[in-house]
Amino acid sequence: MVIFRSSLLSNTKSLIMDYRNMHFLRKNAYINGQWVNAQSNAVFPVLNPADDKVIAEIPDMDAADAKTAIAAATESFRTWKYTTAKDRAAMLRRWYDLCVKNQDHLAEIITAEAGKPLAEAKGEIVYGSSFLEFFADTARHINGEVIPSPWPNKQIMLTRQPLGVVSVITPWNFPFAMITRKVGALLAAGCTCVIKPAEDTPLTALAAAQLAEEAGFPKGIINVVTASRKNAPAVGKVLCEDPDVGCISFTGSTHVGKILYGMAAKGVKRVSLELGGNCPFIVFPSADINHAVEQAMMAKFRNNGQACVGANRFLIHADVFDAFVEAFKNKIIEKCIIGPGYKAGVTCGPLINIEQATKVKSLVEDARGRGAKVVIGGKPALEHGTKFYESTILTDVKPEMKIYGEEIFGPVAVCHKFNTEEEVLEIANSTRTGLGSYVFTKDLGQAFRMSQKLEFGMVAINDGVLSAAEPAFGGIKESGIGREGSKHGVEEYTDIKYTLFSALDK
Ligand SMILES: NC(=O)c1ccc[n+]([C@@H]2O[C@H](COP(=O)([O-])OP(=O)(O)OC[C@H]3O[C@@H](n4cnc5c(N)ncnc54)[C@H](O)[C@@H]3O)[C@@H](O)[C@H]2O)c1
Ligand SMILES: O=CCCC(=O)O
Repeated sequence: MVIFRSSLLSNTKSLIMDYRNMHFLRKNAYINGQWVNAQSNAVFPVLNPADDKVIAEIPDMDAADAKTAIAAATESFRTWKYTTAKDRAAMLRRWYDLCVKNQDHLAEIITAEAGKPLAEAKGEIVYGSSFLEFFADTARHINGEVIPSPWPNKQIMLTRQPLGVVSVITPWNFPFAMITRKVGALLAAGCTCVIKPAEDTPLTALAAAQLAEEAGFPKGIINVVTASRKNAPAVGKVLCEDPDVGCISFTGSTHVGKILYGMAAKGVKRVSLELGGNCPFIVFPSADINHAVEQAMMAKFRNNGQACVGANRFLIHADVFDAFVEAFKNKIIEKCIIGPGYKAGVTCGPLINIEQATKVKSLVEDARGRGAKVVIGGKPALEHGTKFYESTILTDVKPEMKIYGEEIFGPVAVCHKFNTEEEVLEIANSTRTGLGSYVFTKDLGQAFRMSQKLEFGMVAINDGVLSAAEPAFGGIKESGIGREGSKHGVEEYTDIKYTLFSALDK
């Protein structure tokens, strides 16, 4: 029997629970308000990355199912776009309330399929739900403009129109928040959607859809098409190329983002792309080193290093390098407890799948083989299972090592030394990605210069966490197009319509 220790949320008792009793464990896809199988009846397994046990088998949908879902979203858009902002806001608010109320159940599903520790999974529900709350408020402020006209007896009006059906394609690392950040915004704007969640974590998306149904969203407004990695390209092609789709909103790797962008271009469709990062974490000598280390733990080990805004390159001034690395190592010894996410006290779960575990292992092996020094960790934690990896610090990393330029997406902190502000800017900016960046300094002038000169969509000064519903989240260069969160996150799903009222004196 597949087991799941649900009670460890409270860390007090150890009830053992069958996956079949997990709340909101839906095993069907969700199209036009119906819980359905694939038209082909194909299924694929969803595994717990901690132990490879099958949590559920769910529909392995293909292009035909994707078309059906788009048709449902298109039909529902006809009426949804005319609902009042007040009504949309109320529904979003109800969805938010239900997610918060059921956060423990939703967190169990995240831990089961994504592997992250229960406390962190719960944190994701709080974070992800905050987008629903924020966009419930924002829905009522999607204002237009009346602009002074250059002509007598004419009036210029700009209004915001919803884009229509949005294809939402999301990753596994934040299986709830990456959906609510998009879907909250697009629903507020008056759009409808077809969600294709990551094949590793579809159960969270289905649970969220069930709560949306309970919140009162009419059929067809939110649809969830589940598919294995094998079927993802076929489903993705329909979601990007169907003429009824108005926008493709994707979060995931830069590699896949470019493929989808190419397909979207054929139909001149709007895109919102939140792609990979290679975030620098810069520490100047004036920084409070203990504070920088505390924040480094968040920036590196959140979701065990599997975050797009995870610190990927630690750039530490030579004057404080040894002190920083020593304190970082000690903090890792104190805080990084490896194990399955449901176990009390665990802070670092498994990596999501064997591909990710193999990638991290080979990046570290390559670096070690070429002379990098392991300060702590440096190998798989096989005593816990095949996808666990030790929390690691590497120094003496050189540009010829693969790990130097790649997004690691795992619990490996690579620490480099620098000497001047100019040098660190050069190193930090020498990448084709530009998502998040972190700077630690007490020199206000330096903080401003770094904010201005770092070629990244987001700069955190003296902090290791950037994410919230209120700011505009997103990257430049190959890290993406568009912003999520904030009022700009809603504007992504609207077009500006210009209406000219003429002959007003007639
Ligand atoms: N910028 C951000 O906000 C952000 C947030 C989270 C993750 N990410 C990035 O995501 C990556 C990790 O996530 P991942 O491994 O799930 O990414 P991925 O690109 O492999 O997969 C993302 C989604 O795309 C789907 N997909 C894959 N190939 C497809 C195709 N040909 N057509 C249509 N869909 C396809 C997958 O099934 C999944 O749903 C990292 O690079 C990370 O930085 C970025
Ligand atoms: O993985 C990247 C997104 C995580 C976040 O929203 O902070």
